[in-house]
Amino acid sequence: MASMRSLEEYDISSVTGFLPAEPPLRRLADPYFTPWEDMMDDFNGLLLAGKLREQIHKLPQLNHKNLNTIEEHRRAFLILCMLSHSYVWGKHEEASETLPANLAVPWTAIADHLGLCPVVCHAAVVLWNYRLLDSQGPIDLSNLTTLATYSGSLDESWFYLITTAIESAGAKCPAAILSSIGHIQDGDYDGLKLDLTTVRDALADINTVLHRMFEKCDPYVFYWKIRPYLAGWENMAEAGLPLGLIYEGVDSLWSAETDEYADISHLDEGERLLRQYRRYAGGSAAQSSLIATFDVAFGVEHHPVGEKPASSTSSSPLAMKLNQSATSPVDKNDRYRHLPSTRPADELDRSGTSSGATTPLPSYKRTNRNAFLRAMRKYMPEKHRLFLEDLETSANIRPFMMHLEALLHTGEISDEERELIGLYNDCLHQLKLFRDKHVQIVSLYIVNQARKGPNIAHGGFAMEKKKGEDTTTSSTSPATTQPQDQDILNKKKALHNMLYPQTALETHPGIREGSPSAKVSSLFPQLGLAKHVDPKTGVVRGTGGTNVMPFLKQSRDETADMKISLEVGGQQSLDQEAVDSKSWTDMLLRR
Ligand code: HEM
Repeated sequence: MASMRSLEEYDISSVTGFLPAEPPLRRLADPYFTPWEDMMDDFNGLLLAGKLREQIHKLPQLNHKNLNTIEEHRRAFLILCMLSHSYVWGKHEEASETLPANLAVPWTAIADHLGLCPVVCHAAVVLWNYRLLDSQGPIDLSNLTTLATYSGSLDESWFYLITTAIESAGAKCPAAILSSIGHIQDGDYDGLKLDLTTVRDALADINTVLHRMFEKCDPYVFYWKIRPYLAGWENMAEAGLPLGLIYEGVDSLWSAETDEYADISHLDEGERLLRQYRRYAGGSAAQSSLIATFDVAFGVEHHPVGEKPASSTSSSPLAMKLNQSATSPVDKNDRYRHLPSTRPADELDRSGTSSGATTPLPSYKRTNRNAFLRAMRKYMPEKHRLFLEDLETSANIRPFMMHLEALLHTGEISDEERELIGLYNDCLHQLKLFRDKHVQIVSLYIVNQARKGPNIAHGGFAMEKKKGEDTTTSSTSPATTQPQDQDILNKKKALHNMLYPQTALETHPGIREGSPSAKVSSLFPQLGLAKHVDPKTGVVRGTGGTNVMPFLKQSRDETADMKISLEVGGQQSLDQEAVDSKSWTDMLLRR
């Protein structure tokens, strides 16, 4: 069994967990970075006044090499997440398909340094975006405020701070989990009981914090005013980013195979343009290393959506076999089942018409077969990702519990061992309660809001501005609608799409006339950009979010399924393999 390194080596604190040991920097002190900090001082105002893009064009291209410490890199990353996403999505402006070099170049370099992707992520807005009102006080909701928000609203601050407080409530868990690995190896049941109790109680605290989301984060404000800025540029055709975002000035000819940058002199203009596009998912707490740590530690297995283990109620995972026949056809717009390549140019590589890189997915050793959850690890800081990978190899809680389960069935289990199974089940139960509440939150904050639609009346001024304008080259409309109704419908849709491009109700290929993607589309028809998109699937993809529920419910059920029944005979037939295995290390090796 591989051994884990110390928590410090994974950039995890035994006191603050995945949160930094000291609160994040409030400003970059070096005057060289004054242009960025000055812009942050006026950030919400500039966005509101419609002047942010204009001011960003005037920014000098700062050299990331002038950043020294990790804290400075994190602050700079947060600043560039704020500026870049606001630049791309604007405030009641058409989305920009291009990120200028003065943001794209330093952002990409700093992301590389932190082992992240240049896109907003949980680490930026939750782990590195808080301040303590009383510097000597606790990291909890009574003492927290944010450093930056897109909307300037208290609702957005609360949304981030709930998640920061959750990270804080779970701060002791990484240490307790590492300690439990040692206690299992040493056969120290008292130590193990303490560790599991710490984790169970922390999970209960996490759930208490999660319940408070409703207090100060309004679902309407969240869905229509906050979430749009957290959107990335993957599956965003409807928002006008069919190929993703152009990172100007960033050489994207890196090859995963050779780990080198290729010579681009032989490429024509179109291919060079295509190579600058990148697609990244947006910010999501699915990128929380803390929640992923619980899954890995307790051996919760996540499967592709719709693919259920043969016996989903069995407490014996050894009995679980994948039921491939349960899989329905993959909807190409469903982010939970279909992940597009990060670099659209890779799609040409696969079709054999071009040479170059393919986008590597991090490799995972054991539990996580769900592509979306795996992909989320690309958006975690590198050292936290490494922690999860090492834990996947070292975690022995689940195999040990399966060993106890085998003893239970042969009648050789002690009371103390029963108690350990009970504590393990309690931890899983709390994690399942977390996912129960989370499903409710998503239903209220996303699914309901998407169904109801925006309160367009408040956007009336924008209707004036865009009257008669068609912002796209094509659109789909139900054939049965009368011409005058269709006109009203089209106006409402155009307005909606313009105000909230990331939540566009209308499905279309998103290629604007004269845009870079129009050029690429004509040069590379094999990319299939101009194809008609099924309106039914378009509405519910990504940000629209009805397809999110099966994914989240499955994730919750997969958590509950891991509980071990203490009732002998009260479960489905135990896998013979489990009974035969008296040694839990055997189970660990064969897991
Ligand atoms: C208003 C509050 C929230 C909303 C609307 C929300 C929404 C979502 C959505 C839509 C997903 C699916 C993945 C995606 O599309 O990004 C997701 C996944 C996830 N969210 Fe949240 N979320 C909220 C709060 C939180 C909080 C506070 C946490 C705590 C860390 C959290 C943890 C997770 C995790 C771990 C996943 C991955 C799925 C799983 O492990 O079961 N979410 N969330």
